[in-house]
Amino acid sequence: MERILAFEKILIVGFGTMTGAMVDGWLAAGSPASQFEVYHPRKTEVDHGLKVHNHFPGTQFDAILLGIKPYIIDEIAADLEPLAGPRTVILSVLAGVELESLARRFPRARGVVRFMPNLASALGKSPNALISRGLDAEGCGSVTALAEEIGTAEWLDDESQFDLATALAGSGPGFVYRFIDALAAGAGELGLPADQAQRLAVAMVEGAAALAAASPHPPQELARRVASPGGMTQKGLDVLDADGALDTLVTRCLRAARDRGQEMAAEAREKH
Ligand SMILES: NC(=O)C1=CN([C@@H]2O[C@H](COP(=O)(O)OP(=O)(O)OC[C@H]3O[C@@H](n4cnc5c(N)ncnc54)[C@H](O)[C@@H]3O)[C@@H](O)[C@H]2O)C=CC1
Ligand SMILES: O=C(O)[C@@H]1CCC=N1
Repeated sequence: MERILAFEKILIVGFGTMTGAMVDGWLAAGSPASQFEVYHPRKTEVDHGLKVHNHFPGTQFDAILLGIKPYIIDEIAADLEPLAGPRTVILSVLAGVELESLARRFPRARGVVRFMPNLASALGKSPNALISRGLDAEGCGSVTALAEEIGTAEWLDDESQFDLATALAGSGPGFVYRFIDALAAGAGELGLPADQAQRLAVAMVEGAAALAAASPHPPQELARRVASPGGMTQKGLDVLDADGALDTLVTRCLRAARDRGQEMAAEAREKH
């Protein structure tokens, strides 16, 4: 059966680490490479042999996916605007660039969407935070379908929560990788060979996350099941829990990331 595409033609402006992972995921889910074209002022070739434009093309696209660094949005916005007419949805993965900032730069677009994925898009396992302005129900349905091809779609009700959702789900892999590193480094320091400690730590987190995702029990209950009374795990948990050490640290980490998003939002607001 022919595959129905959520958006038939998507122009990617800023084809880098993040949007590259999204395209890996979409292609793995069965989207044709011809669905995606890339604008870059200098590059002539990109991964998967996607068509590259060195100038903004004259044709209209169903969606434009913005994947540049947030601080260069105004290097491209004015020249890109003529492509963002009433049939084109703006999808932005830019951290800390609000709907208002997008709508002001692309006022004629069919709608603007903040689409916050993470690098697990490549494996179809990205939790995607979404929020839109001005987009009709059919358009929102298409965005949901696009998100679900690379993971899950989580529409937020209130944009004031978006930076926090970004800290949790977009930045989150970075925090988890630090935790894996800390586990491996700690085990290395206590006596395991470094490479073996890293292999064990990565495989353990992969299995533990898969189990948490598949289990009907919440993580707290799963932790309880691992910790035999009077056993080893409880001794370790006692260290993490003493004075709320882990909770305090993680809340501070999320707050710092969220607050940076708010600063970036103010920068994008002021520029335009
Ligand atoms: N890396 C991540 O895990 C995540 C990143 N994001 C967002 O993704 C965006 C991009 O981040 P990364 O992919 O990490 O950065 P990146 O540096 O890998 O990608 C940016 C791309 O933009 C291209 N570029 C630069 N100037 C350009 C121009 N004038 N026109 C077209 N393309 C241009 C660069 O060649 C590069 O390939 C950021 O806005 C970030 O907030 C969002 C969620 C997660
Ligand atoms: O670090 C950043 O600003 C982006 C947002 C989420 C992941 N990377």
